[in-house]
Amino acid sequence: MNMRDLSKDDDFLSHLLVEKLGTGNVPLLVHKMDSSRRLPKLEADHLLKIVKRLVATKGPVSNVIRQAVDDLLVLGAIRFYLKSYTQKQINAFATHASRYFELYHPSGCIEIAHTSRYSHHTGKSELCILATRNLVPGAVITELKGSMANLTDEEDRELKRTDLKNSDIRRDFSVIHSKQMKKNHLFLGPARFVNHDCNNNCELFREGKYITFRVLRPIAIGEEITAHYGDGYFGRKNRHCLCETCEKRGRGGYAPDHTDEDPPISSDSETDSSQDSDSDAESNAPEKEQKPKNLNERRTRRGVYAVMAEEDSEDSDNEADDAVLPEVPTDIGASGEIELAAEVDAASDLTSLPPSRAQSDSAVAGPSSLPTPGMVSPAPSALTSLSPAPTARSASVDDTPKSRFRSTISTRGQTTNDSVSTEQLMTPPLTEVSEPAAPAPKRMTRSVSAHMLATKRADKGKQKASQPSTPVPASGRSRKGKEKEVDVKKEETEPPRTLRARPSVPVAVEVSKEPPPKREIPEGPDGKPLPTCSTCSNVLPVISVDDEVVWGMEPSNKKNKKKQDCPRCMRHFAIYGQPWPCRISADGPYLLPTPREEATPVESASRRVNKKALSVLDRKLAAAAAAASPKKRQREVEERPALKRRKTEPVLHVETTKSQRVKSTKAGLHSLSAPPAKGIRTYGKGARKRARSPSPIPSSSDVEDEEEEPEPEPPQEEEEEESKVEAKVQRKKKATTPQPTLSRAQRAVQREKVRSWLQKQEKDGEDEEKDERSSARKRSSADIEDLEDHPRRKMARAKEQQLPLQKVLPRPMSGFRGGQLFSKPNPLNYALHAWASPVVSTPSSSEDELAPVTPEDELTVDLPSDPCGPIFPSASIIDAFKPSPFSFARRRWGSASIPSQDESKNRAPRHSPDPSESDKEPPSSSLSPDSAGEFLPWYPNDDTGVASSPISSLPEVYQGNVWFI
Ligand SMILES: C[S@@+](CC[C@H](N)C(=O)[O-])C[C@H]1O[C@@H](n2cnc3c(N)ncnc32)[C@H](O)[C@@H]1O
Repeated sequence: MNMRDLSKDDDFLSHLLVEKLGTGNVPLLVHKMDSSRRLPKLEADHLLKIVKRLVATKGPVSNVIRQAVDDLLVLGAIRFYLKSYTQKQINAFATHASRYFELYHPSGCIEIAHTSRYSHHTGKSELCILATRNLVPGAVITELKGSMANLTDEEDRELKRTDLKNSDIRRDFSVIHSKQMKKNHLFLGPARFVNHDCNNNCELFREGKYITFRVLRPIAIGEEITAHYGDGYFGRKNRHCLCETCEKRGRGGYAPDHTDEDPPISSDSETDSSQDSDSDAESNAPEKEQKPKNLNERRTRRGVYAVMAEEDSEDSDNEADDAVLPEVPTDIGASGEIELAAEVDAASDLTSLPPSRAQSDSAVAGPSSLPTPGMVSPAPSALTSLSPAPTARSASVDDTPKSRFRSTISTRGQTTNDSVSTEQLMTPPLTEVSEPAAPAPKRMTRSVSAHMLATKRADKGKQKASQPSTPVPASGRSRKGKEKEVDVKKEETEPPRTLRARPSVPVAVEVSKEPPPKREIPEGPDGKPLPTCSTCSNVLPVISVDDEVVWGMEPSNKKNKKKQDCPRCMRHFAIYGQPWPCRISADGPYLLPTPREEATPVESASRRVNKKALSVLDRKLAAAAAAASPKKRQREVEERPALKRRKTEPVLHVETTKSQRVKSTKAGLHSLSAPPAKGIRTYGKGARKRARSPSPIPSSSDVEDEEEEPEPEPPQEEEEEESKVEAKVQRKKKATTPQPTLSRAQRAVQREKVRSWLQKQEKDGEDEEKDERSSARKRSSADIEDLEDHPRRKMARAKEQQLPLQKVLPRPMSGFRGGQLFSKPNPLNYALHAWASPVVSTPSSSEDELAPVTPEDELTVDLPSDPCGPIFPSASIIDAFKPSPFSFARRRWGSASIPSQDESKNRAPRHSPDPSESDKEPPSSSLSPDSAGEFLPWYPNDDTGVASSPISSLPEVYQGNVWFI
């Protein structure tokens, strides 16, 4: 994959799958590679639905993620984006999208959140990765992945330049250096949100084809995941580093003599060139000159993010060139190049083991074993014995003073609900001794970052309030202290552990039901309590963009003391429907929304809607219509139990085919059980006979009954009918009891009866189907009349009359309404809804309506000629211009195929919201067919991520169906 594509894709995907998800009006701003790039206009609701579906779907993670990617790919904006892409590029895009989706899977253990740690330096909140479970050393955070792209020398130089005001490329990125290739690679995706800490708790790690992260020491829920970028990333000896460790130690950006501006960046860069092997004078010179502050630019990067081991770089070369899988297989040293040699050698012991084996007996398995509250974090000794020297440097040697440290910076990860994490770390079920959670220390009352930001604003005359601009932690945190406690506990109580294999995904966390111990309310500098999040109890953060506070500084309204959640908890709840950090419901594995309501077009297309199903729907409609008569309703109330039975049982009839019935007959009459029910008018003659019967085949006695009963039954004898039905139910019950063995002659007689019964049934069924079709049609038109007074429908009708003159698109829907179609099974209703307020494609449409040109705009659709296909097989592109409800419904259920390229070319794009884009990317190349003119599925071709997509499960984007516009 090339750098341009990766940065473009990452800007696009991070906008959709990070910024737009569940944040409401609180921005979760991702720093873009190119902030001037146009971002897709897409309703956040669509994305949230996809993610919620991902959360709710059971099954192998890879399938769930693939489904989510497929769902994403059918969205119009995405298709527009991909229209000029080759298949290879689409694959890379889909793979990159899967990285982001993985973050949201309920089995995951991390999330993206805000951090204000660097706000005073960069003027805005940044992002970080937080643990949502307790993590143990050796665990591999498999869902924290990145995609890599080769950097050409020129691109590399460009990336280092800081004088490019409106350049395509900015300096915020992660770069991994390959020692062997002497080249840097751009590293984007969720992994790039991992911040640096001089005492990092994770390291970059190679697992198979991935670069991901391995936990170096116990990480508590809410704690930030950090890596080590190298010793010269933030200036010489990381003098500008703003990590928590530096804060604790009074180093880096927190050194007493530290100045933000001095020494000049160039001097750092010179010395730092040892870190960034490809640093050169070209990159340093412009840095010197850099004066105008560009907030889209990081002012902290000096080197590369990590250095790739030599032995792996060859692989990386190959794969980095491979657009399908941009990841570079490598063991990455967690620190800079200088330390790398030792680090890689030493690490080899560790990395040669699969992650699950990297655990000693005393260490619980990787992410899988994380985090159940019952687990005790392994002792550092275990970690030390596994970790190589340099890793151990960062992992286990905490040379900070033993006293509890309280961060003055309110990185959210550092402001975890300590009580929860402590509790979970400290209360293994297997232990005998259960120490109470350490009381939370009183928090800091003022944040340095808040102070600095506030000062900045004051300078600009914008300072609004004395409230700290950055929230302070709800409780202090001492990782060291915590570790110590855990270790002691482990020594005392930990039972012998058995080694277990590490499943690919972490197990679910049981959330402690005990309420966390009461904590002290943090106070501001003025001694007043600070506002805290009602879910996680952390101090509400202050989120700033471009030196402006955009959230968290609302004047505290004493009267209106309603509970307030922090943005993280709000976002979490929006996605999972659970309070942070739970991702799954306490009642069951996942929250399952009504599948029908949540169904996407992909799913609906795969659902079989055939003649039979529609006739069932028609029958249900008939039933509903009949039930609407007052007399019926009265009866319904009186005879509720009977109706209840009727409601469920007839379905069996639908499922049974003639051949099945015959088979059953052959299987032996002794298995014949209940008679076909009669007398249920609402289901029609044939249906009535079968409705009560779990088996369509009547028992011998039923057949006799059948003959005795007059056929058809007069409608006025309804009451009689009902009592007959009751009697039949009784008989059915009897029939299910074993029948006495019959003689051969008796069986022959019965067979004959059954045969004639079947024939009769068939005939009845056909008649009935005809009748019902015509009556359903009548009903449907009656329905329309009934709805006439509905304003929306009125409008729809009015518009429909003009339709031949204009091209009309279906009304954008916030989700698939197939569920309604199923539960209120009237295709007309559905179609009416969809066409209710059609978007007329005139130039006066709003920007959102000016939908991007989606591939199907250039499509003509082949008409399937298979007469045995779906009931509405002949979907035609003309439907799009003649939007009759039936056409739409037909189109909805039909399948469309890919147009020939010639046809595509002949069609002019409908809209072009971005003229430059359309200039550059002619629509004719949309969807990048392969040489054979077919469309290939995207193949992430990785083993832990998303499996290859079979051609049958192609997302609709490849098939040209149009459900979201
Ligand atoms: C790879 S990105 C990490 C994610 C980043 N926070 C974001 O929001 O995109 C690296 C950038 O994060 C910030 N950063 C991470 N760790 C830092 C540290 N220890 N000190 C100062 N800035 C840091 C710097 O702005 C740096 O350029």
